[in-house]
Amino acid sequence: MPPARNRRRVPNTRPGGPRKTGRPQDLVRRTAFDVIRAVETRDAYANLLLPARLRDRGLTGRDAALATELTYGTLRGRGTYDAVLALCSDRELRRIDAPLLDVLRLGAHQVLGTRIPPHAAVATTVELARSVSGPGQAKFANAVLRKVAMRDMDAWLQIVAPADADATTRLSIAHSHPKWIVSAMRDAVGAAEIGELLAADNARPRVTLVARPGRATLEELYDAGADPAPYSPYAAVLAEGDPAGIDAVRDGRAAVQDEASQMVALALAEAPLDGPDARWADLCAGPGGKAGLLSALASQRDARLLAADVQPHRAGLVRRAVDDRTGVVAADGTAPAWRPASFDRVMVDAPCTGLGALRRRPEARWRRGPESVAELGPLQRKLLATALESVRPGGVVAYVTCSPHLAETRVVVDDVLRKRDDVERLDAPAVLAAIAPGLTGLGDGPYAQFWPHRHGTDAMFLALLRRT
Ligand SMILES: C[S@@+](CC[C@H](N)C(=O)[O-])C[C@H]1O[C@@H](n2cnc3c(N)ncnc32)[C@H](O)[C@@H]1O
Repeated sequence: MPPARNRRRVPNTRPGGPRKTGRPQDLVRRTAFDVIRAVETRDAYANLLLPARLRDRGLTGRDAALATELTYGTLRGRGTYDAVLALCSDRELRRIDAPLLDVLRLGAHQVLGTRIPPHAAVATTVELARSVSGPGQAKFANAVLRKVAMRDMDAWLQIVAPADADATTRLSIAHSHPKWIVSAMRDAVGAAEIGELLAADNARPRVTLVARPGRATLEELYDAGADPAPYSPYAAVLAEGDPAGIDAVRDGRAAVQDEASQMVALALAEAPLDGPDARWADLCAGPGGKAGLLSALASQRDARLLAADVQPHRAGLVRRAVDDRTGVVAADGTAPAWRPASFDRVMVDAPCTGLGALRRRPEARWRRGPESVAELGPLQRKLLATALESVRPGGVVAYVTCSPHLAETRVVVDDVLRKRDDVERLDAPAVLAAIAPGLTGLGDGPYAQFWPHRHGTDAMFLALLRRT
């Protein structure tokens, strides 16, 4: 979002539209609150915990949709809502008990970011405050939320993110992103598009499926209700419904996979190569998105993939995504058990901040600070250096991150290549456009950068590097 834009765009049928309040509604709000608290107190992931809570509590259909909207919307919009709440509370936010502050955020989201009538949003939130913090705090919550409800989101934004504020602060509050992320994203995408990019982070991503070649067909996915996707020849978009209900997904022949994630794997497989093309490796394979696709492609070409991940349980997830011809090992990609120059194609999908996938993980933006970029840098460089050692002369390495942060993308590649004179940068946008004619907006090369607001994908980065 920004919540205000979302609010204008949402049709009347949206979950949370006018409806009676009552016990199921209380359970919906309580569930959203419990998940938000778990995210806060024990670093839970909302996208994993919420489905389990919905199941436990028997919430389905509209109630499940509303609980999801309230949970995700509150977590995403926290930056904007805190700025509004700070003006409506006579107590500093840091002096409000953490559970009560989460109740207020949930209330602010309902008032400003949904079509729930403000009086119902306030009344139900005050009830929740009473059960969480007692009657005295419920009175306080009532006073704060009544002030919140005096303006709509557009009017509040003119106050908390005024046009004459400095650009980083304004964007940070209006689009609910920490300032360090706003700055990093602007460095990567440019000032002209930063607002669109941040807004795209707040929109619900579409569910993209991959039909693993040779194992499932797009027709199967279309028959199950999916629609064609714009870029990957193996992708389909599921507008509604549960992917787990599709046979091919249940069998592991198809899977949920972002389209940019498919495209970077395809680019590694299609990058021009002289000589043998039989041995492929994925050094950071868990949980197996790209390895699943690479494994299927390798089998079609009579090549073999070795997929590694340092975490044994993630290597276990890879096993489920690949076919029997693929080797899977729990191993440190920086300390290879194979000889140098063993492979023809190598994927390094490096651990990164994940700033390219903020659409999918509503709480992620508040979890990490800028220090995480510096912390990951040495590992990213080491993994890329190992990949270049592992590929034979003439072979190709794909360096990929699900982050557009320059310090995780081109700076890493440029640093590593500065120390060697045997690596050529391939034109990644051209390789991608050869797979998906009409795919543009990836940058001028040699590196390629996908963007949520341009491509409807995660912000995935790709460098294609050939050993000479
Ligand atoms: C961005 S994720 C990879 C996603 C995966 N390629 C996919 O498409 O599903 C990065 C992975 O690198 C793994 N990793 C971190 N350090 C590693 C190392 N030293 N060697 C191998 N894998 C490592 C993490 O456990 C994590 O699973």
